[in-house]
Amino acid sequence: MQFTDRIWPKVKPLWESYLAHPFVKGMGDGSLPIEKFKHWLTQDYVYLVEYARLFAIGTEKATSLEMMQAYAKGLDGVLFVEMNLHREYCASFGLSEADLLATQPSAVNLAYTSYMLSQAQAGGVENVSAALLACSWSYSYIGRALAAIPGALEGDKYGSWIQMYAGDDFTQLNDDAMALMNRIAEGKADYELDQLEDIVLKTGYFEYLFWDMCWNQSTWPVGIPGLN
Ligand SMILES: Cc1ncc(CO)c(N)n1
Repeated sequence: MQFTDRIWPKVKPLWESYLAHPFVKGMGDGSLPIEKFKHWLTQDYVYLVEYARLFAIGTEKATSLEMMQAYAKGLDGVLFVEMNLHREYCASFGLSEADLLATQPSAVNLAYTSYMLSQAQAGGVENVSAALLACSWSYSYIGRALAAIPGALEGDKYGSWIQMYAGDDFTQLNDDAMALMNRIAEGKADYELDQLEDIVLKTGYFEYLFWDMCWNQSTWPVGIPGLN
């Protein structure tokens, strides 16, 4: 059985929980307040800088040229396809790239990227691919689910977001990430697969926390006036 089929019964309810989250629902019906979306946009930009590093780590740890090419392609996709969407949205809000890069990562954002990077550094390519899988898989799932809502793709606020994550380029990026994970996991013992599943599920839980953090527009909710 392929790794992604083995874990599917565990990730499906998790992916579905994002679709039920008010942030994601609000993008689907266009009702999401723009201030909350801006919080996602700025937090996600600095998230993607760290996420891109995973592909760079994978490129370095690759055990074949083909694998090296697959990670390098993913790195290019994040830096130049996905981040272009953010840059375009920002321009439409009058925000510059410098504004985006000046964003301080929230507690959840920093915890999430730190966890992914430490798992990727601590193991071989199997850890790298497990750590990056939930991101592309869940966004692809969300993009395609929202695209099926009548009128959502044409929405003037979030239509281009949905077009990007439901589109061919991102679908390919995710298909490649899933195929690579499956190839790497082939022939591994159950206890190793369980460890990899744990990484995918934990990053999946962080995905939920990330949507929640954006919905609440929270940064560091530690009770000090001026921080939230
Ligand atoms: C938090 C987060 N997860 C996944 C993706 C998709 O790459 C993204 N842009 N942001």
